[in-house]
Amino acid sequence: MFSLTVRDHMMIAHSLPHPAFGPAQGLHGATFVVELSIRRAELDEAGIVIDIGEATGMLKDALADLDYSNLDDHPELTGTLTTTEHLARFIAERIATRLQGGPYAGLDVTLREHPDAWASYSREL
Ligand SMILES: Nc1nc2c(c(=O)[nH]1)N=C([C@H](O)[C@H](O)COP(=O)(O)OP(=O)(O)OP(=O)(O)O)CN2
Repeated sequence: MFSLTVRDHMMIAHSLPHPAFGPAQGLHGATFVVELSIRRAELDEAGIVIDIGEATGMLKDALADLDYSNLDDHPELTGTLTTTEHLARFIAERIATRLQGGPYAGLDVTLREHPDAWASYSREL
């Protein structure tokens, strides 16, 4: 299995109103580094999984309305605790809708909350 990975980042505000969290229950900011990996069993005739520019554009599109926003106000995230894990799945599902029906086997989205902590969501296509 081959994979191709691209990276971007987003600056967001959000709160995590659950007793599992401490100060993060209140509104605070975070910058997430977001990585997208696209998997494919066989390369195309150009010898690639997907063009890097195309993958970078897909990731940028998926982050566009999240970047510089307050996720507490995002209509598609109402009622969702916007943990790193949930955000990884949310972004992955957005990109999956664009990749479905193509030659790809799956994708993985990883959000790095800081250099020592990250969460991922993986799904098949
Ligand atoms: N599995 C996850 N754990 C935590 C997440 C997450 O998204 N997934 N997020 C946070 C907070 O966003 C932040 O990193 C820390 O918030 P804080 O209020 O300080 O949370 P804690 O009190 O639980 O802090 P500790 O890191 O446990 O000291 C936290 N965890």
